[in-house]
Amino acid sequence: MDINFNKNEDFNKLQVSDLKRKLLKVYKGGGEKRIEKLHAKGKLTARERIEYLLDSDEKSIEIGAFAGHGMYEEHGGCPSGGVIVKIGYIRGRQCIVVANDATVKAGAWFPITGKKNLRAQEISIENKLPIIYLVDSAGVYLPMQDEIFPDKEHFGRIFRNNAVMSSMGITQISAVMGSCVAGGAYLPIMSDEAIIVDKTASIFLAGSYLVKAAIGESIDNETLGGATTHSEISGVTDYKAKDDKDALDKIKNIVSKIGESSKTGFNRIEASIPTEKPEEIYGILPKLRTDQYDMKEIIKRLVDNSEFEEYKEGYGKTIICAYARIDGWAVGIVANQRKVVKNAKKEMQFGGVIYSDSADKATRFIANCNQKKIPLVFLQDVTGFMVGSKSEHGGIIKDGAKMVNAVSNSVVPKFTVVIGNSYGAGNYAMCGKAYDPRLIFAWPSARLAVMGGSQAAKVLLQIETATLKKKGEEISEEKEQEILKTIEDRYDSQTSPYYAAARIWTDAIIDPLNTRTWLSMGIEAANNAPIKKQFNLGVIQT
Ligand SMILES: CC(C)=CC(=O)SCCNC(=O)CCNC(=O)[C@H](O)C(C)(C)COP(=O)(O)OP(=O)(O)OC[C@H]1O[C@@H](n2cnc3c(N)ncnc32)[C@H](O)[C@@H]1OP(=O)(O)O
Repeated sequence: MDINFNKNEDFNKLQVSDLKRKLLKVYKGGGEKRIEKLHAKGKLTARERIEYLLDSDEKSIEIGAFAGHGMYEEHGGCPSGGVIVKIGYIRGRQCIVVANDATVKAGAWFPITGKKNLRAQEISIENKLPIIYLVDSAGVYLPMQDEIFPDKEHFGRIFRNNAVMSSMGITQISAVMGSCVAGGAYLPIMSDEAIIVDKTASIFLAGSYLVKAAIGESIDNETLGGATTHSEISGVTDYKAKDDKDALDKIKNIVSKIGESSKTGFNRIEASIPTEKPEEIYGILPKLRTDQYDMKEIIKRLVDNSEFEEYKEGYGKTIICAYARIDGWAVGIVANQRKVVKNAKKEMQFGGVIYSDSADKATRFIANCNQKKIPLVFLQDVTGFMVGSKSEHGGIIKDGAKMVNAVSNSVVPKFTVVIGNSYGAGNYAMCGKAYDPRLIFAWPSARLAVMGGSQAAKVLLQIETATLKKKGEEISEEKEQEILKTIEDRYDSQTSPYYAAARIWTDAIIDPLNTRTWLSMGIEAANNAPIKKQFNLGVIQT
């Protein structure tokens, strides 16, 4: 056992407690007062609605709980991006649920709300998962309309997706569960079927104030677009529910009758738990991101029976490639080894760094997994590709490019777990967000940035010093320290996993002990969407 095991364990457990504390705060959404206001109207909160809808809230995973974390403070904040997204089961059917949080500015859409809704639709599209929208939204958050209204990744894209998803045969069901105005009004009606709750829900393109201002008509919101109006006069909605629970029961009934779709056919056998204790991950994972550890010890605590078959074990050792099972599913693991290793020439290779041989091995392994229809799991703790003349002359760029090519063109689903560092092009080659992982989630120990804080500070300082030199000026020692500190501090706050999760660069920050559940549910989702494309690497440098 590592001499630091106990210290690491204490530290990592504290990190997980801090995560849970932060989550409890996030779960309060816009705060107790607003929750009470909803309850007084006879409405449930977004989280209560989801809890009632899912067979078991415990068997669910939440996407983007930290979306908007620490952002828009000048507007009062936007916990969970004002919309709750969970993957779970309704009457045994895996679905994705999207529920506006009316306690956050009446469910109005901030820019991050748009990004999160698009991510939820992307997950639904990629996995052919039925999607349920519990709509309670005031439409665009008007003070920030320029950042959410017209662009391709903005609000309009949601309705375009509603239409495209429908044509793809993906089930979309909506319940109108509050005041749904303008942008909030299109989405439910572009779904296959829409339920509306009597008295507490309404839906219209423009509310009574705007109608009065625009055309001088005086009308109350209920007559303009309440449940009776839309169920009996306009025909806009399909079912009238007496309250929130009745609406959610109606969704359960609809979902229970959806027919089976064809499966991808990923290999699965009966699951076994790891024989090495998963809790020991806390003691194995070092406190400092610069410290070494053996990633194989982590893998043993994630896979069934703690068994894995290593591919090219003796070659390209800074990346571990292995076949294993997670909750019975066959997977191909690509993981950064975080301890120093030696190559065949007995040369030392740094842990967490991608060398030509490791990139070459990973490329071939990824191709194998594609050939055999085996989902890929990336375990990231990567500081980047090896630099320096030896590496450059050895062609690291072309070997790295080969790996990036294989990751990009993979047709099997990819899942990324950010365990530790996720720096530079290492983030890309190890299937960062830009490489379409079906799910990407981080442990509290994750750090994501183009490079580490102290490295970035040193590089920027050299650039600044060179610029001043060209002008015939010199930088004082004091100024130098000041610049270094400012840059390091900024980078340190930006590399935090919470900064990344706030911007949906990752889907979640999770307790490492939940990793198997996330991967298993992710593969189960992916098993719904048969692979239609051929694996083709295009032009690749050998
Ligand atoms: C995409 C397209 C094509 C267009 C659009 O979406 S344009 C957006 C149009 N939306 C509206 O005009 C809705 C305006 N809001 C309302 O009419 C009402 O807020 C309501 C009927 C939706 C809900 O009323 P409720 O009494 O339940 O809640 P409020 O107290 O009115 O609001 C709570 C809180 O949210 C702020 N709020 C509400 N809507 C918006 C919005 N669209 N943009 C920015 N802020 C909004 C409201 O000011 C209040 O804030 P405070 O708690 O800070 O006072």
